[in-house]
Amino acid sequence: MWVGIVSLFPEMFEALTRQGVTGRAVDKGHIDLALWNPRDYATDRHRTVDDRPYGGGPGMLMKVDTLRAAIHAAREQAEVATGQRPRVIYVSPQGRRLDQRGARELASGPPLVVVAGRYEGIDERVVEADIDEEWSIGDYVLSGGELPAMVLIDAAARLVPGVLGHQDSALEDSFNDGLLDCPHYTRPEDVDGRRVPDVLLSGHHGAIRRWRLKQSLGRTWLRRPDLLEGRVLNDEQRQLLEEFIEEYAP
Ligand SMILES: CN(C)c1cccc(CNc2ccc(C(N)=O)cn2)c1
Repeated sequence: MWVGIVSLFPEMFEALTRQGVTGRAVDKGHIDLALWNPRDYATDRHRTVDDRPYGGGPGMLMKVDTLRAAIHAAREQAEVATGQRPRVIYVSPQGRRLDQRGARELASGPPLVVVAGRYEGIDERVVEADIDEEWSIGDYVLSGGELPAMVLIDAAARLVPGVLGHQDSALEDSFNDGLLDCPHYTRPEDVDGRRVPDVLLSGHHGAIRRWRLKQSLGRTWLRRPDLLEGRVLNDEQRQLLEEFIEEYAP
């Protein structure tokens, strides 16, 4: 997956390029991350990258010419590197809400250029002329688009084949089949008197699979019933959920 990033704080993205799953994926070439800084396109002595809003009001906007130069450079490189026209994404509170389905769409599509806004955002004409899609990671305002950009890139990158150790873990991830995750346990068997559920020590893989599915269904029913709306459960799932409800609320 090829991702270009337009940001005034490129060093923040070392959290992706030098750490963990995404860091390894970059090293192995499963993901290409390239950074473009609008400040590199400033021609004035002070290397200005912000500008005052027409109509007054608090705060600044990103300066149009330096931002556009960086977006165009990133888009150009995406086409050179992949032969495909990239999807230019702007992360903002006004965007489409990111969820696992959206992450799958981003992971399986064309190369991405992600624009991280600072200040109060960007000129609407840049959105119209250069941005293909606006995305949001949630209904809250952050001091910049870098963290949302990293969230979006991480969510998509881990779905790229080969990025996760055992591919099935991405497929089994909660939200992958639209359910919340089941509880997990590791050594020791006893933590302050709290024990590991016997079924997980039994070695009966069928029983373990059913227990995990039951827990996922039950947790989803308890914590996020909205995720079950409009979802058709198969016979096994319906029976397991009924058992869970019976045990939970007899
Ligand atoms: C209107 N405004 C303040 C603004 C406009 C654009 C970008 C930014 C940068 N901050 C961001 C970005 C995204 C998100 C998100 N929820 O995805 C939260 N904060 C702020």
